Formats: sequence, structure tokens, C-alpha cells
Amino acid sequence: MNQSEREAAKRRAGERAVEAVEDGTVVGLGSGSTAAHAIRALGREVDAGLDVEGVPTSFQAREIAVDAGIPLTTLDEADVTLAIDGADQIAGRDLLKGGGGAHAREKIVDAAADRLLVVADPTKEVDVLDDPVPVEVLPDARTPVADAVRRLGGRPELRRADRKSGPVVSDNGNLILDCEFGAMPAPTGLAADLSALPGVVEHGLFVDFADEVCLGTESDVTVFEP
Ligand SMILES: O=C(CO)[C@H](O)[C@H](O)COP(=O)(O)O
Repeated sequence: MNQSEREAAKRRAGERAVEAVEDGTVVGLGSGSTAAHAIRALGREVDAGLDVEGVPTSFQAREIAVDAGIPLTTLDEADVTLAIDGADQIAGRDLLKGGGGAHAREKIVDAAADRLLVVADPTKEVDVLDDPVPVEVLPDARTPVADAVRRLGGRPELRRADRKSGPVVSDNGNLILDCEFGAMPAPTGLAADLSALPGVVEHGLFVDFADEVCLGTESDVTVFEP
């Protein structure tokens, strides 16, 4: 699948997900390019009269939602019925997220939702999660967390926008360590170990999160419950 085919698959997945949204739904608005397609499609439905509110998971999602005319709310004011979010890897109900560094707020909103619908292109589906795990850390905790990740068998790397730039700073003002652990066939233990490290805000292992997956294909969308 080349880049433009992937982009079309993402758009198809995002647009199909919005078909699951009914009047009165409070929608968790995920981050990334696939979720952005869903947010724009939801905006078109709102234009056509659909009555929903959105809870954005990032500055990016918020900007797109405002632009698309989706009324926004917060977790303080509403219960999220359905979250629509992207993923970097999908293995059954387990996800790896955080490619855009938004996984902390994504996990809060996705966990609060009654149901999580994951939208992605087919390259995201894998047998076993094996990409580096994004770990958002308070800036002061960067070195001790990196040391602890090494003790857990991982190889941490501070995320930078490019070689010349400084570190990527998350929407929450924190740093991100991308931590290579190799294949993670049973990520529950590692997820708990990472969560327990002082200074870790959130990591990108979303264990047992996906209720439904919309995978865009070359010409259609496959929808399944993992
Ligand atoms: O977790 C995320 C951001 O933190 C995204 O959902 C994930 O990176 C997928 O992005 P895309 O749909 O652009 O491939």
C-alpha cells in the first residue's frame, strides 16, 4: 500500500466510524490523521443536523473540531458514550498509541468512554505489538525514568522533531521517551511496570481497550470486534 492508498484508507475508516454516531452521543475525538478524518466527517453530520458534543483528546483534535463546528464539552460536564481514535498498532483488543504524543489525554478519554472505536489503515493491524512505546514523562523525571526503562529491558530515546530541533513537548508540557522493548506478546505486565514509575504521566500501551475496529482497505472498510 503506497502513501496515497494509505491516506485514502484512513479517510474511509474515519468516515465509516461516524456512521456509528447517533443523536445525543458524546463523542471522544481522537488524535492523528485518521481520527482527523472522522472529526471532519462528524462536523459535516453536525452541519446536517446531528446533535452531538465532542470531547477532544488533544490540541490538534480540538482545533479540527472547532473548525468543523462540533460543539465541545469536557469530562467534567458529560459522559463520553463513544470514543473514535486512531492507533499506531492494533493487536486484538490491545493498542499501541502515542505516535502523535497525545496518548495521555487519549487514554483518559478512551478509558472514560462506554465504547472505543479504533480507526486505522490496514498496515496498523499486527499479530504482536512491537513498535517503541511512547512514555510521557515530567521533564524533571526524564533521566530517572530512562534509567528505569533500561532496567526493565528497554531502550529509551528522547523524542525530537528532527535532528536539529529540541525535544518534542507534549500538549501537557512534558517530554516523550520512545522506548524500544521488541515484541510485546503479553503487554499487561510491562504496562503496569511503566505506569508505576514516578514521573511517568502516561504510556502508549492501551491494554484491552479496543471494542471495535474500522480498518480502511484499498476500496472498502472492514469493521470487526476484536
Ligand atoms: O496515538 C495517536 C496520537 O498520539 C494516533 O492516534 C496514532 O499515532 C495514529 O495516527 P494516524 O491516524 O495519523 O496514523
